[in-house]
Amino acid sequence: MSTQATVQTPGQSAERVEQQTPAVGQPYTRNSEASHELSIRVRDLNLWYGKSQALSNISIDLFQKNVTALIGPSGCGKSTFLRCLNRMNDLIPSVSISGLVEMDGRDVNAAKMDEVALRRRVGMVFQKPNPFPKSIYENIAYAPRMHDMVSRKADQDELVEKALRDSGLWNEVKDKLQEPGTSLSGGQQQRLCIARAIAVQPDVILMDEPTSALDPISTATIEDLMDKLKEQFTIVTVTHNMQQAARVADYTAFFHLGEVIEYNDTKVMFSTPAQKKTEDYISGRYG
Ligand SMILES: Nc1ncnc2c1ncn2[C@@H]1O[C@H](COP(=O)(O)OP(=O)(O)OP(=O)(O)O)[C@@H](O)[C@H]1O
Repeated sequence: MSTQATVQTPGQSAERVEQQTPAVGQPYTRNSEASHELSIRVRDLNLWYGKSQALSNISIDLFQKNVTALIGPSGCGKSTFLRCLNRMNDLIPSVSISGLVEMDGRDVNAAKMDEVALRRRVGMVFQKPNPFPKSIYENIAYAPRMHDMVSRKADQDELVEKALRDSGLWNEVKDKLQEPGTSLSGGQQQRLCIARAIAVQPDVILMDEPTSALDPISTATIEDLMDKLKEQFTIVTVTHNMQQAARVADYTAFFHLGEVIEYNDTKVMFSTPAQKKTEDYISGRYG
């Protein structure tokens, strides 16, 4: 068997992807007319928690200014993979990693990579909204100040307003910026966390089941927001909700037992999945 990485790269349209759908184990080739630029390049990525392997030989390209959804049954490695993109797994002592995660041509796991700078460029929003125990204003202003992005109060005010406007929260909070972030509703808190993530002007926002703790209306608001934010940011999101993946994601990667089984244009994956395992999963035969 070949030891070369199988690079999975989705096409751009149903017709093209159908034509290009390769045999199992063969790489997807990218539509040459595609306008999307590469954001993150992953090659032969393996991850172990102690002796237990959680990710196996993952080689995919993630594209700028798109939403990519990671789907798959519980425990298949979606969150682990997401955390590889900004080195959050470094915080877990038992973790060892091999392979390459490259952003703009730079190896994110290189010893000289500044993790703080990396996490500024690759922000993260978690399942449960986790505002700082500070005011709404400070939740946004803190990180840009720490990164020396703003010093003058007027610039800080402007940045806070922009982040809150871009996260669709400004009108709801503009008269109570000094109130605690935790005084907001769950859906508002999650938008505050998104505002906090975008305030440092990242390139990529990682979202780990960002709506699973929210009611349907707040979920719809966040999904609309993701659609707007992808004009400015690359979004990679984990979701258990297949309808959500179908609604928000341009591309979807289906994980199973630590491997990427299929990575495709979302519409293609949900209409004509290339792999039987994908079909079984999205049709609810297991999960
Ligand atoms: N901190 C950890 N230490 C040891 N094993 C872990 C740790 N985190 C995850 N794992 C294991 O790695 C595998 C992948 O877990 P991961 O959380 O990435 O899956 P997931 O697809 O995101 O699951 P879910 O959808 O349930 O959140 C699982 O077997 C899990 O038990």
